[in-house]
Amino acid sequence: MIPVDFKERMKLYLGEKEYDEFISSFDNDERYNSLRINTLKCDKADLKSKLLYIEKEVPWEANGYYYENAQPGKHPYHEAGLYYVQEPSAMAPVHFLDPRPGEKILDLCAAPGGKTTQIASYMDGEGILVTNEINRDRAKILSLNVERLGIKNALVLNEDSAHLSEVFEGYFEKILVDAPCSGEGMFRKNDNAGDEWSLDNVRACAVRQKEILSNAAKMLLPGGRLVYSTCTFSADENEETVFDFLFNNPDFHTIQVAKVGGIESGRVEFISDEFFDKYASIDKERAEKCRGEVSESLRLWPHKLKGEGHFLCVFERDGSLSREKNNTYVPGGKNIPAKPEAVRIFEVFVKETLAFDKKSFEIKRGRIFCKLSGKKNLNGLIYMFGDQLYLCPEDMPSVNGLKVMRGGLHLGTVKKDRFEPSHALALFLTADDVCLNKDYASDSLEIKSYLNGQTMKITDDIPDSAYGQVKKDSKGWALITTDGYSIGWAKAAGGMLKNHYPKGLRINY
Ligand SMILES: C[S@@+](CC[C@H](N)C(=O)[O-])C[C@H]1O[C@@H](n2cnc3c(N)ncnc32)[C@H](O)[C@@H]1O
Repeated sequence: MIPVDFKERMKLYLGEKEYDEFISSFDNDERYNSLRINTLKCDKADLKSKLLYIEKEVPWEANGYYYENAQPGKHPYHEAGLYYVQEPSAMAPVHFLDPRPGEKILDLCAAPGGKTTQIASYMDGEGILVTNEINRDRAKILSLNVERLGIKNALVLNEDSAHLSEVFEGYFEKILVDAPCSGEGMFRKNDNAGDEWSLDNVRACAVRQKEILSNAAKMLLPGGRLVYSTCTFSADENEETVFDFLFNNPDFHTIQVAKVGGIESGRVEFISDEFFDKYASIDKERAEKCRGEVSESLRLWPHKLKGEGHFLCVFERDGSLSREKNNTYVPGGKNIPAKPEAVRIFEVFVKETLAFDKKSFEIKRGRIFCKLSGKKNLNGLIYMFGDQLYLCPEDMPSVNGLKVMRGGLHLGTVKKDRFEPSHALALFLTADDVCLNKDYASDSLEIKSYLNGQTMKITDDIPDSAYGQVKKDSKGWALITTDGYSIGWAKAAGGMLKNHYPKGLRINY
């Protein structure tokens, strides 16, 4: 049910004519499904040729595609992390954040991880992505999505923004605040989304958004970019929040960006007189200036483009980015390398299991330099958390004192004198990066059995492919792939593949 108060407010905002267009978009049956191809795990053209159901590109996301009559979430490619099913307008904020390899980026309100995984694909494994979620259960989902999509350079945290702003003051070049909001943009997609809506909640969200934004501002470097977004329509949480932020942070300004695919300007006229007068009574000139800048914010309307609706604003902090300073400063210090015994056990695993450039390989004082035979590398610092080994960029902030869900690429577990690789490592690697590999076609019964946790027999009648290398007498860790894309581990011995697909992820097809 769409709340009556919501409808009345929207009529006041939009006027009769546009309101009719807006509200009719709630009645029509057209719902927009889209997915985003994960370029960390596959070649876009190659995967596109296999996803016969995908249609037009999402105008503001080069890797986003609309689809109909398909259930991509229920296909082995989903478990292999080849794409993320994401609502089309939700892909817009990252387009305007413009993430690049090598940057230090914060995604402050990140679960379940649509935008984090989008940012990561543009960073291409280079730089540091701190991704945070305040709610622990949701942070776990975020962490699983980071794992599924084969991301190696993310520090996944479960913190509140106030604590983060103390630790990471002036550290990031880019920050995304995809704020918790009243979710009016979900009303079309989900019939029950309106049940918890109230005007009081809209106002409470606006208060929380201002607090989160103010904490985010402290963490941005001068010259850095901050994108604020919501999936709601109320001006309280959008234009007025942007206005308040500009008024209270005079060292920030909005920037003009190209409006693609039917994206429109924010609606300055939605700012109520009562709201404006409160600020004008403090400083009229500044209030006028802020109101002018709000027009640079952006709206995605469900009656104007193919998406459920979003709001966003791109801010910059005055000044210019000083990369040198940023490169040397590591909040909380650096992580401590793992003990030599643990590193040695991992080294044995690498040499037995992975395919890499032996000439340039080096592992010394907890640092590894390992150019894999595919396009990726395992370069960085190896550190230990309990009995778990992780690989992180050399300058990833220390995990000490933070509630960490995942600190870089989880390599696996050190068990006495042997190493057990993690699921995250399997999803990061490609078939080219390992000595032993078994491929199952994505439409085969075998891949279903594997994802269901069953032990696999190595027989000649298992459909083989160019990637299949496991033989009856093979021994050791084998990367399981589906149509050539990594999906998990198995251990070969005695003509069998012992299943190491994680118990919690197993699927009963
Ligand atoms: C709109 S959702 C984020 C969606 C996510 N960016 C994505 O693309 O998948 C907002 C998230 O902010 C979280 N949140 C709520 N209060 C927060 C706070 N004070 N600090 C950080 N995150 C918060 C919510 O739990 C929720 O998961």
